[in-house]
Amino acid sequence: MTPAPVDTIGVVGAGAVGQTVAAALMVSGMTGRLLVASRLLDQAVALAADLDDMRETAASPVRPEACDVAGLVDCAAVVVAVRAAFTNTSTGNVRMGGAGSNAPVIRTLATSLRGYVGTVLVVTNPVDLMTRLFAEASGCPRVYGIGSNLDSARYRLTLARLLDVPVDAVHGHVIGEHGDHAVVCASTTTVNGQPASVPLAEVRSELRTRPGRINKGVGRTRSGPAGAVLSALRKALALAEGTEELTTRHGDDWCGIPLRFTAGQPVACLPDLDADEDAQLSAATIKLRTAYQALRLS
Ligand SMILES: NC(=O)c1ccc[n+]([C@@H]2O[C@H](COP(=O)([O-])OP(=O)(O)OC[C@H]3O[C@@H](n4cnc5c(N)ncnc54)[C@H](O)[C@@H]3O)[C@@H](O)[C@H]2O)c1
Repeated sequence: MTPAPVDTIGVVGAGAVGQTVAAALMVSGMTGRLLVASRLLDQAVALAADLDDMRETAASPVRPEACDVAGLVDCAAVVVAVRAAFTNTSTGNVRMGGAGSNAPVIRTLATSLRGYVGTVLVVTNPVDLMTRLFAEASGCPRVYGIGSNLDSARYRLTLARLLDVPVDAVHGHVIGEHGDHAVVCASTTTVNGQPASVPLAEVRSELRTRPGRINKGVGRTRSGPAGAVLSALRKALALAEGTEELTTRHGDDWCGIPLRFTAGQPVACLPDLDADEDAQLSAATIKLRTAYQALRLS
């Protein structure tokens, strides 16, 4: 049997997203070993047992194991998909509703993983804030947030449907906040290599309402985020080259920016923005900076 390209990948959080990421990794052929950790060791043990069943039923070569967070230090990458127990009553800025509850969990995890040199992909919302918090509290050098790449995938799907073209004909990015201040880079979007006429109101409406519809129908968004995690892992672990819109440091701020990965190394490649998009990106970064400063003082 050909060895997997990556020795070990870790997932923290055994909930909807963590389970889906783990199941996708089991069949991806990307890693030889999959470590799972969660709030309680029992949860991680249960998930590892379920994944072990999948190993047998799907003839997967991946070996799942439960561990505590300290056991993740030798992983090539760690996916952080934790969520504190809280009731989100926000109707606008929904993802921001988790900031106060999730921040202490992220701080604790980051402290436990200080000195870790692999790739960390943060999924926990509000992801732009939680990614920055994890990076600054841990000092880890390669911390990225998942969200703008999922928004960009949803944008391409939506535009393809609205313009009645194949999705792979559409190229365009969503950057800024993974949230209400997402910036649709319409001015540089192309269809079949030609500038596209983007019905922005419809696109924005779909990006705003789609996660809520998924949540309402199946409880939690999980498959889309899991796909976005796997796509980012492939680029960050040098298994594929290409661009992912990820939360990263951008000047003095952190927000979703396209990163071009070559041999696992990212280079920011912000598209040209028109005046409106530039103003929207500034508004997004100011919003995130203000919210982050408030979080740090809390
Ligand atoms: N960035 C994105 O694109 C995106 C998409 C979907 C969901 N999310 C976010 O991902 C997070 C996880 O979502 P979910 O639906 O899987 O939540 P969930 O409630 O189903 O699962 C959360 C898991 O985290 C675990 N956990 C809680 N505290 C922990 C701790 N201290 N240490 C380790 N594990 C801990 C829980 O036990 C649970 O297994 C949420 O913040 C959600 O908003 C982000």
